[in-house]
Amino acid sequence: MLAFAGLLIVMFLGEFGAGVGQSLVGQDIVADIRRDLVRKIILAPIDQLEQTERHRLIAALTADVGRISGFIRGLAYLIVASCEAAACAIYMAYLSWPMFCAVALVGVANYLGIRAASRLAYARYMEERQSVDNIQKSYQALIDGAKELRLNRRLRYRFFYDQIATDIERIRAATNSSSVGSVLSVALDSASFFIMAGALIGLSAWLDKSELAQFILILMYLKGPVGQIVLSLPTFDQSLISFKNVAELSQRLRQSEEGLLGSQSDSRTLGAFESLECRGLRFAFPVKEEVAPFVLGPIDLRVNAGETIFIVGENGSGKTTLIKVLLGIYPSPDGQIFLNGVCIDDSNRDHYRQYFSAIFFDFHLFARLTGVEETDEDEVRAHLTRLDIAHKTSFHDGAFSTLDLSAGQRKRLALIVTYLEKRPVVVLDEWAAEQDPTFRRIFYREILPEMKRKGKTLIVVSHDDRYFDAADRILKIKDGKIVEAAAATSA
Ligand SMILES: Nc1ncnc2c1ncn2[C@@H]1O[C@H](COP(=O)(O)OP(=O)(O)OP(=O)(O)O)[C@@H](O)[C@H]1O
Repeated sequence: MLAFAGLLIVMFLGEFGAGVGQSLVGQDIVADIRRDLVRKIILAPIDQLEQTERHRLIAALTADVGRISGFIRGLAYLIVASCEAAACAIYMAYLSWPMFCAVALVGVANYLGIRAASRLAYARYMEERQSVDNIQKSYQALIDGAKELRLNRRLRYRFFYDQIATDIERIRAATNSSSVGSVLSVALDSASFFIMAGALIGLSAWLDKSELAQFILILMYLKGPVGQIVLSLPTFDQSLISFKNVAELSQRLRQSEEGLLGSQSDSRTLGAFESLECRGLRFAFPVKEEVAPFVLGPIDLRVNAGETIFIVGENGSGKTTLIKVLLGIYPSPDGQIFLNGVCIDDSNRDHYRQYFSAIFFDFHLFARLTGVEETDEDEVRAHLTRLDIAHKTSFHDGAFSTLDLSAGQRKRLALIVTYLEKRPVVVLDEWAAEQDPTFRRIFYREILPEMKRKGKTLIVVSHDDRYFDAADRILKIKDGKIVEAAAATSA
């Protein structure tokens, strides 16, 4: 009785310990996978990130990590079940070698049947996973395109019935057919136990009755752990696909810029900004579907501290690409960039970036000003008033009260962020495009000159030809090359 009670306690504690342990270790592993993937995305070169479809990244971060987490949650029980099954097998072999051989024969046949059924299911899991990528893309369109869908009846109808409903149907069909494979495995497994028990009972005339009774008892006990192993096969296969997917994505984003998460200091280690120069700068987008890629450059350019430079040119001429290359966002262009005469390479590129504040055309506004070292709330309020948005949003505890503003007002908020970043070079990509005529005039006639007076170097992408005289120099871009560099008065 004492031994039984002792074993009971060991069993209880063992199971409890395994559960708690697997939860702690498992969640550590999942957190590591999440952190690693996010880290890779932060460190990945922007051009590579732009080539990786957004919906694939989101699906990996959500669906794949979720599946891996589900598998890890069941891993301890799977290991316990495997140990139980192995122990039972050893005990059966010890009890009766001939009976063990008979059971093992059926077990091997059962295993081969289950393997074949799992293989069937595996192909369907792959299809299902691909459909998850597709539906993620449709979900994005569903949310981002809500206005267009409301407006256009045909678009709405087709989007729902032809696109989203098709994606949903694909997932349903793939899941259904994969579950046929896993249900077949479970059924084969159950049947095999009864075949084993039946075969042993059939042979009972030649077997020792007490050994046979014990054997069948163990066999019935074994059904539990083996059933658990078979039931976890689909989760195992699905998480294997997810693991491969995450690994493939990690491989794609492998050329990471190491050291980007090493420090939060934005101190400018190359001295006070004096000049920026590029020689023979050239950047080409990767070839896609046999369409010739856009090539920027070669660009030779010098920007001196305190200058206001306008970059102008037709749509698609390469203005945004030029500023992304100049700012070191596309990290490995051909040619050279110098800041204060120091050549920029992999070792100092992130120090170099700390000289710039930029508002891109497709900028993202973070609600909290965590990118700014110190914020003076009074200063922010003064800027809000100056840019005529103090009645729309306020600033408390390092965050704006709301970002639900018009496009032009959001750009004014982004401008405030660049004021607060206090960096020497400010780059504005079509900032005034959403501003009303009054504010556009204020921007070119008051804000830019004010920034210049404060010593900022300004690089401004603009289509507003009536204000080109606000620049010291105008660079005209055509087909990725500077075709004209004129003083503003002659533009
Ligand atoms: N991520 C990308 N991958 C491949 N090609 C790209 C990518 N981004 C831009 N391009 C191509 O580069 C060219 C220049 O684009 P860019 O955005 O620099 O033009 P732009 O002069 O800023 O145009 P706009 O005035 O319309 O803003 C375009 O022809 C575009 O097709």
